[in-house]
Amino acid sequence: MSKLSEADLIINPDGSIYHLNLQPGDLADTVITVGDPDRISSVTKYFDRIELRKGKREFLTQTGYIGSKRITVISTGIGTDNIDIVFNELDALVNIDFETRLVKDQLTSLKLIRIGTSGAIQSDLPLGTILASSHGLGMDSLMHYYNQQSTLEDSVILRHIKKHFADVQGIEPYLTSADAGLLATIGRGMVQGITATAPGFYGPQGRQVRAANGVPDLIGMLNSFGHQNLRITNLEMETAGIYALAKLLGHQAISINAILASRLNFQFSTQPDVIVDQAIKLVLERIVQLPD
Ligand SMILES: O=P(O)(O)O[C@H]1O[C@H](CO)[C@@H](O)[C@H]1O
Ligand SMILES: O=c1cc[nH]c(=O)[nH]1
Repeated sequence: MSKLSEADLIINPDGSIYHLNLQPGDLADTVITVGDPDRISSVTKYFDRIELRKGKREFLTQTGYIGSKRITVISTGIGTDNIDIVFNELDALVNIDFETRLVKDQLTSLKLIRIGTSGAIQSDLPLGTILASSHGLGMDSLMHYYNQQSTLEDSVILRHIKKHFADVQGIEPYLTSADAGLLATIGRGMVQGITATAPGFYGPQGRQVRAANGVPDLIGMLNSFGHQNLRITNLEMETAGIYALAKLLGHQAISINAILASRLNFQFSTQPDVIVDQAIKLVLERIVQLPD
């Protein structure tokens, strides 16, 4: 591949990548992503040592250690448009030589672990459930701008979903599975299901405040899908982009969802911090057990 131009790969004068403001050595191979910048310290308060704090805009980063395990925690902000920025820049930090602007011969595969919040769309998933996304179903358009190569298994599931969504105009979904190794380790014993990633919080998740919904019964359409033992369990705003870009770039990804909303019961948690803290502790316990 030829040298990446200064307009394609933007490196700041201090040698850091454009939005994340990180230099290549700043990143650990295990990266936790959180939507909310304030959630970073909720994770790193469990670290033994923090070696680095950097950031720009909503993209804040801390890298540190639990025992000898080096972990980076980074905030993505909300939405798959931000995931596009974060994941391309994380990949560039490990897989592009910033001096030569060439892709490295030896590629690094990062372990990327989202700890996020989400709303359940199945009645048997109460508030406080910690759910691992077996697949990310993109209701947004991010992956229509990339050449995604789906596995045969994912293509079959997607075909069934598209058939189920046939009556709805304007949604062209994409689907990617979680990294199997991380699903079996970080997601071990957790409720698992297909996570639908919406391009918004209100109308795109079937909420109605004042603006009228254009897709009638979006939740009903999602939660009535079934194929073999698979069902769509929850709604949030990043997982599908994370899974698809991670796979495209050769990284391993898992999304863990703290269920704060029960859409069928019209409930929202009164103690979101407690639920998120449970998810954080569980994920950290399992990260330290992962082989390097
Ligand atoms: O809590 P985070 O990780 O931001 O995740 C969820 O919460 C935000 C919406 O409130 C969206 O980003 C959604 O994906
Ligand atoms: O219902 C919810 C809760 C958290 N985050 C979302 O995107 N949706």
